[in-house]
Amino acid sequence: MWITVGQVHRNVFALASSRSCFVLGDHLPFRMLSLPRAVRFHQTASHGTEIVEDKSSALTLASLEVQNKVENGKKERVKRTGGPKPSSRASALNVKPKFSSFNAKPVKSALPKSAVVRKTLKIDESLFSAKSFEELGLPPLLIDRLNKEGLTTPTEVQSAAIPIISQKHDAVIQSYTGSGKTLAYLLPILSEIGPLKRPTEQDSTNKRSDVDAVIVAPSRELGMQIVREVEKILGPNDKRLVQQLVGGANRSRQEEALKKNKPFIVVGTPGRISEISAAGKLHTHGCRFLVLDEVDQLLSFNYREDMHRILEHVGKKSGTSSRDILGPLARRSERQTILVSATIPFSVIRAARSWGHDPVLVRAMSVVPLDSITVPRPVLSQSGANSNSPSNSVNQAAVDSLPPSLEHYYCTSKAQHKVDTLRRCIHALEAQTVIAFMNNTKPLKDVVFKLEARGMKATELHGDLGKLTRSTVLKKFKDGEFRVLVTNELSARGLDVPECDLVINLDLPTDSTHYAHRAGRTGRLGRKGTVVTICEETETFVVRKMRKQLAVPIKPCEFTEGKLLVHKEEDVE
Ligand SMILES: Nc1ncnc2c1ncn2[C@@H]1O[C@H](COP(=O)(O)OP(=O)(O)OP(=O)(O)O)[C@@H](O)[C@H]1O
Repeated sequence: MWITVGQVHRNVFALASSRSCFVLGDHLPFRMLSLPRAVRFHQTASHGTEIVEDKSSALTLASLEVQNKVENGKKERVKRTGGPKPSSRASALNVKPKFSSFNAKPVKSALPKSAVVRKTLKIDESLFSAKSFEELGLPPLLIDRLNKEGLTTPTEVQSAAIPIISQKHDAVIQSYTGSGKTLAYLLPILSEIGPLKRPTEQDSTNKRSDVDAVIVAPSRELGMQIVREVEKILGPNDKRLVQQLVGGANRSRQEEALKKNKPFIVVGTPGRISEISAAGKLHTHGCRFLVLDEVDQLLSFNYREDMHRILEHVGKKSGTSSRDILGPLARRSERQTILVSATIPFSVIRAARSWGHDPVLVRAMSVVPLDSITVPRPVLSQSGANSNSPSNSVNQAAVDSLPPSLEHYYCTSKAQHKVDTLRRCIHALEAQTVIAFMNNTKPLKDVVFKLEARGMKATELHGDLGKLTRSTVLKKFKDGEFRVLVTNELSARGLDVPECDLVINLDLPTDSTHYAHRAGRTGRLGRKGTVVTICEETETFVVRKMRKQLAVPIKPCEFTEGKLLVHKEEDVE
């Protein structure tokens, strides 16, 4: 199969608009290394390059994907990465995005036009047509465990990522929310380390004192969710071999568990991992895998110091120091670095290139060497932004993160009536598992109180609650004890509640990236999902702006007499 990847160049990635990312693209401890890189794909892979004129005004990350189309001013979103293949539940749902009445214009780049590189990659067809995990070459013990958990068919992003990671490439994995990115990196890692791995000759001689894999996540909830995913695969007898190192939990107990259980894999938040590592209780120098899940958030300013330590120490071979001429390179070559998010901004591409060897961008149905992507340097004006800078360009990263199976609406309401509107919306849509987002912590309680007063089971979740309370709340919500989870940005990323059928924005998200991550809590793995933004009349222009940036139809609506009434589309500039 030949995949032509056109227009890969300068505007492959519109920078996620968040304050976070470009700050670190060229900072942190990592500088661009000019390494000779021979990019290898499958055994059969090869690629050629030709310079072509840029004739398109809408060059986007989406243009990397063979299936995406931009036609006649309408962006038709086709079914992308998706859940498991035809046999599976996801495709059984037969979700078809309905865009016909929507008048969105194609996403335009704010960047100057220039020549682009057209790359043609020849990729082993089997990469994308795996119908089972066996075909991806996973070891038998691991496949047994997957079967026991009812996991038989890889999602598309898993089919693409597993062989690439198994070939020891550093990788950036980008695919929309709920498409199975966690197993896309866990499975190739568990094929190489731990009790389910492929047997090797060194097995009997290896005395392990360091952990083999470190997985970093920005929130305790996400960290714990990944731990549960690893535990599920390892099975009851071996689940002690994964250790959570999340903040808010008892640190000495975590340190004791490290000593006693000698886990081969740790999952945690940046602060706690670097704290325990600095105390000499976590040995990661011999570590083979470093995963940064929700990497664009982890590279934000907030985590700078902790991430610096983690990136410096994980996989640092003993005997090398940062003063060695090849120090940084030697260290990097010891570990495989895997960066994961639904939203991959320029800064992540820059970072991945500077840390990785042969790094590639893996998306469902496409694998692209990072070397082939030209990323503009961050430009900062006095005001912190420049109209030509990537930070000001349309947020294509957010566009690519939205599952195609979502329906988007907005309705207006006075601030004091929002909770009533929320209730009417839930009834009209007959939603059973609802996540309602607000921007601050304080008003959450009030909303819960009002909902409960009207007989709707609701609970709040935010960072001021203790770790135990947070996990109890989440468990009860997942178990269906509460119909509505009222929460803030804490829950916007990574949280996997497959049953969630409705996401509500009670406050407007700060930008399209935040909209996309919130929205991604529903419509997981090909399921249907609805996103409703409840805003004040004066805020509707913000919704229209996001609609334009995201190129999705966010339709105006109202909820009356227990029904959803969709208004006629107004013209969208
Ligand atoms: N091959 C598979 N077959 C069936 N279910 C799967 C498969 N892979 C993943 N899942 C399930 O799909 C759900 C979504 O997976 P996951 O949380 O990894 O998505 P994600 O892409 O990381 O989402 P986000 O970007 O929101 O973090 C999870 O419940 C997971 O257990």
